[in-house]
Amino acid sequence: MHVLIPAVVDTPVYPNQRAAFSPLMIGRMSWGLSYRPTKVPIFIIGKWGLTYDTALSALLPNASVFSGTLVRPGGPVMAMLRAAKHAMRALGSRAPDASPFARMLHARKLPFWCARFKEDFWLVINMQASTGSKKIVGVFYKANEYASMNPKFVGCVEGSLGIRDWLESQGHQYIVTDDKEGPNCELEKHIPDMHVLITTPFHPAYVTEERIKKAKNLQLLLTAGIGSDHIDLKAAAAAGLTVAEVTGSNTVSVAEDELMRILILVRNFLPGYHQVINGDWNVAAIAYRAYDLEGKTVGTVGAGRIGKLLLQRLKPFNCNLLYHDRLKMEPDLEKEIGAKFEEDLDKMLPKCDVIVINTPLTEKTRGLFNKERIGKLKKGVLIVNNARGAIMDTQAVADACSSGHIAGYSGDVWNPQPAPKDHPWRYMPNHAMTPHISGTTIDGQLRYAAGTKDMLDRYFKGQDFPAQNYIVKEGKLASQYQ
Ligand SMILES: NC(=O)C1=CN([C@@H]2O[C@H](COP(=O)(O)OP(=O)(O)OC[C@H]3O[C@@H](n4cnc5c(N)ncnc54)[C@H](O)[C@@H]3O)[C@@H](O)[C@H]2O)C=CC1
Repeated sequence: MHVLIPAVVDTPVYPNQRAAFSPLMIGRMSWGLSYRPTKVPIFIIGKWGLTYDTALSALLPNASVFSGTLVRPGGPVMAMLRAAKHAMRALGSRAPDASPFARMLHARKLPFWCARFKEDFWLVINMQASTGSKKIVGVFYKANEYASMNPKFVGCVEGSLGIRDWLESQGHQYIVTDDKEGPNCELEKHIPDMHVLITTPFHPAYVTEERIKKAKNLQLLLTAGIGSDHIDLKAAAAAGLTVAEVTGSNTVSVAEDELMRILILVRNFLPGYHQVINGDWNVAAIAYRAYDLEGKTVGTVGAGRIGKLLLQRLKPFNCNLLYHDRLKMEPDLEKEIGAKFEEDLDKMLPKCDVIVINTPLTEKTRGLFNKERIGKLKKGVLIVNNARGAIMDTQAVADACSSGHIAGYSGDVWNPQPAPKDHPWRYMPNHAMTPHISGTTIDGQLRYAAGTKDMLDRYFKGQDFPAQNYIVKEGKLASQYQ
């Protein structure tokens, strides 16, 4: 006697689904039979992931676990029954006549079914309305030997935002890679049939119009972090895609990092550090252009979430704080922060000893700091840019650093990313550049992983996302991208 327990796993919305399909539950059901089967083949439709399969095998030592994506998602009921029949035949058992069940299942009358069928066939199905199994692709940076060094390190390929088990337990397919460029890359293989693409600005999957055209099943583009300029937003809007990011997830991470970069530049810290590791000792070489931050004029271009927090963090340093934005802050907030609004960017910039960039990359901000604008800045200005590399004219920045017009440039954003070996910013003097790291602290990762999971959950349930997360919704771009 064989007992077959097929489980449909692409019905993600039922709250106690996890319990319903837990190994324990399945174990109880087979144990609860009037006879104790010597061999319990368990047939799982959909990919439940290795952990789950292993758990099942351990619980039912005599079981043969058939799993993997044996049926294409989308038609769970009939596909399951077909696959079940096939498995029964393969086991030498009589294939049950599934049609009465199929009719009942299609009628979708019961929220949950667990029934014995023709003595030797157990059917377990969650009858909640299903959104169907989705193919979700994640593009993240690879952590290699660092992956196992911190269990909270979820932002990498290996960590996969910590959502693999959750997604697979609901029958979704989750492909994760760092291989994102060129016609033969791993990402390209999945573009034609993926439903959701998750990527981070740290290792962005560039979503061009051409890729969007190829992505026939694509519905949702999620940025695990902030900044969705790696996506052709107009093409996404035209294709009816939703683009959303985890707004606010790494505001603190970036504002703190900017404060650090301001201090590193103002104090001329890096040459001193290099002296030490090179065995040198030359106080003068640092001191001739090291300053206090106190009393300096610091201006932020963009005072949204990050810009405002930076201004708040800067307040105790007793600087002269300026900000330029599309929008003026509420008077109370402005007063509390102690920053002055500058409507005209070109009037603010020449006043600044330190300029920090905090706008998104949009059509209006691309190349904003070109040769001409940089030429009008104070000689010896310091610039911090954690916003986006393409807001700067790359060569104009490199030239101004070489001439000393810009006395220091620091940031973590480049164009493109990863930055090629010959990117001029690697070689210009007076820079304090890093790879794109500021928003991907462990704390930031945990926040953007949780925010991504929340949006996926809402997507599966057909619910709206938090309004501030939308970059493209129903064919419309968020206002600052228009
Ligand atoms: N390096 C990193 O790890 C990270 C970088 N970022 C970058 O920082 C940017 C800002 O992030 P948030 O402050 O969270 O965004 P936000 O949306 O809260 O703030 C952006 C501000 O820029 C202003 N703005 C937009 N276009 C403008 C224009 N043309 N002229 C003047 N002001 C304009 C907006 O009015 C808004 O106040 C992101 O878009 C992203 O590019 C964000 C997070 C992490």
